[in-house]
Amino acid sequence: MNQSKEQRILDFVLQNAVRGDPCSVVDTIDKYCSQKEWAMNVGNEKGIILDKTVEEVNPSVALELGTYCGYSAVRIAQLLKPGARLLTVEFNPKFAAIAKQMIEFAGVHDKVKILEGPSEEIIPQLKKKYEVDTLDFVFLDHWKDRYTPDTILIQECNLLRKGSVLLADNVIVPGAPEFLNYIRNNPRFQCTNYPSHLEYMKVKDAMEKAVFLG
Ligand SMILES: Nc1ncc2ncn(CCCCCNC(=O)c3cc(-c4ccc(F)cc4)cc(O)c3O)c2n1
Ligand SMILES: [Mg+2]
Repeated sequence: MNQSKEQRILDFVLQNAVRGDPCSVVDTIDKYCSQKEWAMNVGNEKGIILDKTVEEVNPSVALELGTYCGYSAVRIAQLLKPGARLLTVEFNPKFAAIAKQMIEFAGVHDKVKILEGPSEEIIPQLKKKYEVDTLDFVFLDHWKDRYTPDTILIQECNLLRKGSVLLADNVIVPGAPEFLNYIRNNPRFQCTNYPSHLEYMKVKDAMEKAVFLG
């Protein structure tokens, strides 16, 4: 049966990256997706913005919505301090299986837990089932029309604390106009826009950071 693009990306990593070296996994995915097949990883330009935000926050508990092949999960996990953890949500079982292998190959599996299912189901389970008190960092990279309802749901589930940081990918392309409107007009968030480019393309994109003020 013919392979999926995501399986081809994983195979390229397994054959060309260094096992246990997260940087080599990230660089190898970027090499494949810039030279052979475009894929919706956050990429290196926006990835640097992600890295800087994670380093600034230095989260003990981080949540990612939209795992895909695990590219940003590997980027985030390699920056986490000992004992810190990343929970990453993916509802497509095929993508979750690819990401699991990608994360294990990179050697960051002891810091990452993949939660399979839709964000709207998983978020309300975080406190009781996944023993989360509050989230220090949230990376939104899933359905763009879920950014707003899930940000509201995260607040309703009392998962944010003063200083929690949300970082949203793709606020220009594909775009999340409703989210930008919601978050920038919400007095409980302090927002910053980071202009960048769509992964592996010259197209303009941006990330939006929102700090919860409590
Ligand atoms: N509710 C829920 N819960 C959990 C979930 N897990 C996965 N999903 C579904 C997420 C489906 C993928 C989301 N990501 C994107 O759509 C995306 C697209 C582009 C892009 C595409 C074509 C272009 F021409 C230009 C840009 C670029 C990006 O960087 C993107 O991140 C979930 N949903
Ligand atoms: Mg994205």
